[in-house]
Amino acid sequence: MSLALCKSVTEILGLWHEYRTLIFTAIALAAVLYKCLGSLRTLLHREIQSIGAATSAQKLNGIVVDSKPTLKLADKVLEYTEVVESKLDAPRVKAKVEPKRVSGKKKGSPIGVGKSARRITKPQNEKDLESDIQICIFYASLTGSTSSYVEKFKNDLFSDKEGIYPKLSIPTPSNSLSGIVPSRNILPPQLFNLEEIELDDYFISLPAPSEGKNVKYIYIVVVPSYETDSPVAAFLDHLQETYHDFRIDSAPLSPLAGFSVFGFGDSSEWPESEGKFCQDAVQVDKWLGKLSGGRAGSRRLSPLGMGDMNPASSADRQGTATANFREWRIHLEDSMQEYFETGEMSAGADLRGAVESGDEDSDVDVAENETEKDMIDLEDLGTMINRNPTIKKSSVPAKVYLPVDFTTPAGKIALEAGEGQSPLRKDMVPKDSVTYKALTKQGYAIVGSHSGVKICRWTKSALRGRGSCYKYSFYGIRSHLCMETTPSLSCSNKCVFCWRHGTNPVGTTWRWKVDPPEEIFKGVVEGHYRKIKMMKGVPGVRADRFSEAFRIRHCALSLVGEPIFYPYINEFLALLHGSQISSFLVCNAQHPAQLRALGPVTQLYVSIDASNKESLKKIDKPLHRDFWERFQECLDILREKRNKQRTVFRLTLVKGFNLEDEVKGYADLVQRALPGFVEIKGVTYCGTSSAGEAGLTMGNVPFWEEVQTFVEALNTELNARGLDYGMAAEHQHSCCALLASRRFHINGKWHTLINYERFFELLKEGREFGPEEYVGEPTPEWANWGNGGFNPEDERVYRKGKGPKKEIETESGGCG
Ligand SMILES: Cc1cc2nc3c(=O)[nH]c(=O)nc-3n(C[C@H](O)[C@H](O)[C@H](O)COP(=O)(O)O)c2cc1C
Ligand code: SF4
Repeated sequence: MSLALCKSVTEILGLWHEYRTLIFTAIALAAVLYKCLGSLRTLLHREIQSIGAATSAQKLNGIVVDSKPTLKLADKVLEYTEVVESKLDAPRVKAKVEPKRVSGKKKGSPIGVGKSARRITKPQNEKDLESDIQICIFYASLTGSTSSYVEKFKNDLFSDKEGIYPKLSIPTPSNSLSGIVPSRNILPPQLFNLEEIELDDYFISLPAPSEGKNVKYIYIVVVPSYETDSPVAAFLDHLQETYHDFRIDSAPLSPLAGFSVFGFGDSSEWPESEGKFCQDAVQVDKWLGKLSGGRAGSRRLSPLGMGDMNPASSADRQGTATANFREWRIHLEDSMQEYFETGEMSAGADLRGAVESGDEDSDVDVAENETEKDMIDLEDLGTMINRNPTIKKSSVPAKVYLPVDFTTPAGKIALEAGEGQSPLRKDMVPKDSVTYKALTKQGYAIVGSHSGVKICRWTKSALRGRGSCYKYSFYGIRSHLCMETTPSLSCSNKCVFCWRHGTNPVGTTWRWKVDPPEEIFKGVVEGHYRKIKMMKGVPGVRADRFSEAFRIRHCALSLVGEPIFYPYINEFLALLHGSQISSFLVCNAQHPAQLRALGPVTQLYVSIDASNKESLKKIDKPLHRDFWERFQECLDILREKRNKQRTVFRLTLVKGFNLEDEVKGYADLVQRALPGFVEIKGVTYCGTSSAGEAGLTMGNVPFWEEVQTFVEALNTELNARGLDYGMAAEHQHSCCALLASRRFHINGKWHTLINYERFFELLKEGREFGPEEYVGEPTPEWANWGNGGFNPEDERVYRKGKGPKKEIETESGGCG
């Protein structure tokens, strides 16, 4: 038995040894065959998918869009045409696990898949483009108007005719279908009634997408305002509590791709001047800003929009609101498009959160913010130093003057190289120079080799509905429509109170390359708009003013430097006027030849920094040895021009330098030039080293009462001499007053405003004309002497916790 067993084992072993190679080969073959079958199956699957996709794909504006995918990628489908009142059913990161009230037809929709998801080809080398995008629209409505807007909005967003999806214009690389370029989905927008969702699920942290999906959210919140209790109040409480809850991350909404808020309200009964118009939307915008990053960089995609249901503002009640809504929507879609294309928020991201609310109420807080600091005007810096004695002078950059060339003769330098433009001429502000760095750090955009543009703090203030500069009160210039620029960054003075901090080049003659006026014009306009665009994420910026700001109406040629120094200033002015942009040109009374040759400007200023030679030398530190003669010649030229254009003296009062005992001296100068207007403002202390050297301290800044006394004294002196001037207007806010010739006192009222349209018409007529021909409406009563000069329509900002009595004073004067 055992022998037989041994025999059969030996036989089996023999068989194994004989066939083992065959067996191994068969096993290996089977394995290879199995693998091949698997690959073939995958291949076939892909082929079917691509056929399906190709048949359903539509090309809209260069974007490949899956309109009706034949192969569903998910078993759950979201109907985007209905108002979705469902919650996202995926597990959340931090949300309380509580049942939610759900109404409506819920079909379930894991984020990241949906039958209507649109596919957008992904631009290469961009970050943050791996994720899909989900737009969530939150709203509340008591009487139904908000809900009707948002429902239409949601459907429009996705529609081919009006929506943002078809508008996307990302270049479609030819290889997008081959799978080489990955794609992302823009998911159908979802609409949520704030009353019907669990707020924790969306506003303590973001909904978690379904497994394996990466989703970026855009939150759009549209709410009415109710002075009484309303669902929005509960929502606001929630946002506020979340922010203050120490257990929750202080910026739980920072993973948002972005947010934007629109409010409906009625300004007839809840006026803006009382801070009531759209008050709830303002608060929602503020808290979302904080929760999404605050100072570190909130995710605001576009400025807060406000729709006015005021029946008086339009024939039909909703006319204005609809226009407001459309305007806001355009900016929002613009920003979303930018985000979709680049995966990033626009250049404005740097500024986002610069002045997060709460902080927004205090300019001092603004100054504390590093990001905003670079954007603050030098004028502001003066004010901040003025207001805050703890800011040391040493924080101000040291002066960096370029060498002065006294030998090169002045003259009109040809633009074409070889035609007088010496190849040896250098850039006035070379890109690698200290001057360039200093100016760009201060917020200037340097255009070409010698021009600059920046937006002033008043433009920013007006964008936020907080008042324009004194030029609005005196001349009707709305600050958010105003561009501040200069075609010459160089100047021939080194004034002690100059807020340029000595960073601009100085010289007595033009010795640099000359850029053509067309290039400068194009460059400064583009630079201005770029800077306006950067304001879109700043809290409080109003959508309507933001839109308007993209049509410059006024140009203040009064930034750093001396504009009439530029050899082609007249050509540059013609370009401004040709684009219906008014010109306010300020010169320093040191270039009589250029002043004489100057063509028409809307308003021509001469800076009068002192009333006598000694004072002028001490204050302006002019480079010209014959500065006093030049100054006086300029006054004579101004007198000649007074019947051809509006001429203005700009007096800057410096206590201890040019204020006391100089009334008679100033009256002499007025008598000599007979300007149409005399603007008088208190100096702003800017703390430069040159100011320090001249012994200028904050004690030299006059109080408003001192400015008032001076204005009255000068007015009395002028009238005593038989000169027909009067006290026309004031802007206490910037410590500025206006004396005007009685040529502008018509029918018992001051008419200091300008009819800009008429000015352009007169220019077109091509004949000589006088300033009386483009006089505007009467000066508003609130701006008249003694009435303060604050536009009642603007929001008044008070220092935090100090109440209405301690109004924040901003820098005096603004430009010029
Ligand atoms: C009792 C009441 C209080 C209101 N309070 C404000 C308010 O404080 N600020 C504002 O701008 N509008 C206010 N409004 C106007 C509403 O916000 C406006 O009519 C809005 O369009 C209503 O939106 P809804 O129809 O979606 O509820 C108020 C309206 C009512 C009836
Ligand atoms: S301060 Fe000057 S630049 Fe600024 S808005 Fe007023 S006029 Fe324009």
